[in-house]
Amino acid sequence: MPSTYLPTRNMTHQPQHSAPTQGDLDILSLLTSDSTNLGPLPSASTSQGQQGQGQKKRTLPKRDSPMDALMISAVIAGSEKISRHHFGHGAIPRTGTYASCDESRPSSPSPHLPPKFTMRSTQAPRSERLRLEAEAKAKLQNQGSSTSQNAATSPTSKPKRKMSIDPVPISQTLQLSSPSSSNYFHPSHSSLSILPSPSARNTRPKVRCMARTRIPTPHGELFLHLYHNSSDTKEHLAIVIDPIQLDEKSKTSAPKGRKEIRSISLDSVWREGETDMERIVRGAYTGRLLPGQTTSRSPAHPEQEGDVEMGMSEQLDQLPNEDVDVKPLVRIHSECYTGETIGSMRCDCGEQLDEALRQIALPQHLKSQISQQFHQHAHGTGNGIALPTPDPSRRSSPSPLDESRTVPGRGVVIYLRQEGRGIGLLEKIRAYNLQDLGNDTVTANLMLGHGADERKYDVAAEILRDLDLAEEGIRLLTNNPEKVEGLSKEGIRIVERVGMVPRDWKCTTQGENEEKEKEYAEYRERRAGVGLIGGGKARGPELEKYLRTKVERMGHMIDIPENLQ
Ligand SMILES: Nc1nc2c(ncn2[C@@H]2O[C@H](COP(=O)(O)OP(=O)(O)OP(=O)(O)O)[C@@H](O)[C@H]2O)c(=O)[nH]1
Repeated sequence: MPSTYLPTRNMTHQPQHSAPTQGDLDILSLLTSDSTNLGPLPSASTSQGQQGQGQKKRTLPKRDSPMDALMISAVIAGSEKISRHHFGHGAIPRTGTYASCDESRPSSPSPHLPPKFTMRSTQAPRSERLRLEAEAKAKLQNQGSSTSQNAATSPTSKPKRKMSIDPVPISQTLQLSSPSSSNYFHPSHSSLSILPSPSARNTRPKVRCMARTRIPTPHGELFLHLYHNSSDTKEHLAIVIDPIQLDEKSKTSAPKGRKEIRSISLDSVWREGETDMERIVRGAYTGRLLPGQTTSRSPAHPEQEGDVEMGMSEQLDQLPNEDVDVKPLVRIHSECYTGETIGSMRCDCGEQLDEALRQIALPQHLKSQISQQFHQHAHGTGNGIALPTPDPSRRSSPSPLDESRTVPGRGVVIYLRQEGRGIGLLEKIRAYNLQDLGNDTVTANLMLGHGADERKYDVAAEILRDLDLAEEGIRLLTNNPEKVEGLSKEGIRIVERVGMVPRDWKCTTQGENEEKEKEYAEYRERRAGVGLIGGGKARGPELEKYLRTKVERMGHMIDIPENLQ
C-alpha cells in the first residue's frame, strides 16, 4: 500500500496533548507497511513450533471489531477531519461549546491550518450523564414518597414553569378510575386493583375547575368549565348559562343581589405571582375577552382592577328592586355518545341535553316561579325527599311579585362522563345487542353483570359546591328520583324538581298537537340541530320502549301519555 494513503490531515489535527495509543501506532504501521511484511495471522492450526525461524510474528491488536485497512483509509480520505476519537460525532460549525467530547481534553487544532470545523459531542460527558441520571432517580423517589399531599399544599414548590396553567400535575390530580363491576365477558378483569381504599370511599371527592371558556350556541352564549377530581380519571364538565356575565342588558334586568355563577377553585390564586395571562388562559377572568387583551379583570385580584369596570356584584347591589330571584335551573346529565353525537333514537339523551340548555336559557317569570313553589310537583319528589313547601299565606297577599317580571334565565348542566348509566360505552353497545333480542334497558344491564344504574352523584355535588350553588338552592331538572336523592344526600339544597317531558310526549299530552308540532318544526329549523344531530323531537318504537321502561322499572316521575298506555 503506498504511503500516500496515509491520512496526514487527520494526524495533523490530533490533539497535541494526547499521545498516540498502541492501537494508533499499529494501524499506522499496518497502513504504511508492505503487506508482504505481515506475518501470517495466528490460527488454530498454526502452533508456535511450526513457525519458521526467520519469520517475525505479526498480529493485529485485539480491538472491539475487525477493521479493514482499506475501508478505514477510504472513510478518512473522503470525510472531514475526523479522528477515531470522534467517530460517530457530528461535524458542526464551530460554536464554542463542547469543543471535545471530554472536557478534560479540549481539542487543539493545528496552529498552521485554520480549522473549518470543530467537533462537538451530541451528548454530555459520561460523568455528567451519570450525575444527571442519579439526580433524576432521587427526584422520582422523593416524589413517590411525598405524593399528592405536597402538591396540594405547596404548589409553589413545583419546578418553575413558564406559564402555570396546571398547578398540580395531572398524575396527582387524577387517580385511577372508579371501580367497575366484573362481568362474564371479562373473567380476567379484576376491579380490585382500582378500588379506592375504604377511607377514600368515605371522604368527599375533591374537584378543581381546570379551565373555562365561552362557547356560543344556538341557546345563547355559555361558559364551559372542565373539572378534574380525586375519585376518577374522567374530565367532567359544567355548562354554565349566566347571561349577566356577558351581556349588559341582562345585567340590568336581573334582580338585585344576583350572583354570577363562578367556580371558586378556578378563580382562586393558584400560585404566588401568577400572571394575568395565566389567568386569562385558564379562564379566570370576568366579563368578556377581547382580541389583544393582556390583562384580566380577575375576581382573585380585586385590588388590580383599578380603572376597569365596576365589579358585577357591586352593580347588582345598586339595583333598586327587591325581587326574590329565581333559583338556578340545574340538570345533572350523563354522557351518552350514541344519543348526543350520532342522534340515536334508542334513548332521549340528545334531546334531553338540548332541551335542558334551552330551558335554562329561557327568561324566567319571577311571579311564576313563586307560584310554582305553592304547588308541589304533580309527582312529588319521590323516595321521601321533602322539598320545602312555601307558606300558603303568601299566595293571597298582594305583593309586587304578583306583577310578572321577566328576568334572564340561568343555570348549569353538569355533564358527567358516566356513559351508559356508568357502565361505559363498550358495555352499553353490548347491552344494545341484548336489547335487540327483546330485553329492556334494565334487564340488558343485569344480564351483563351490571346494576340497572351504576351512577354516582358525589362529584356533581362537589361541582355544584364549587360553583357556590349548594346552599343557595337549585331547581333540579329531572324525572329521576335517584338524582334527587343522590344530590340531597350530598348536601345540595333542592328547592324544586322540574320535570323533563319528552318533546314527543309533550305534543301528545297537551291536545294541541298540531300547534305544538308546528312550534317544534319551527324551533328545529330556527335553532336546534346545530351541533346536535336531529336536535328537534325524537320519536320511534325503540325510544318509546326505553321511555316506558324508565317510568315502569326505574321509577321515573312522569306519566305515560294516555294514548300510549
Ligand atoms: N346501560 C344503558 N345506558 C343507557 C341506555 N340508554 C341510555 N343510556 C345512558 O343513560 C344515561 C342517560 O341518563 P340521563 O340523561 O342522566 O337521565 P336519566 O337517568 O334518564 O334521568 P332524567 O334526569 O330524568 O333524564 C346516559 O349515560 C346514557 O348513556 C341503555 O339502553 N343502556
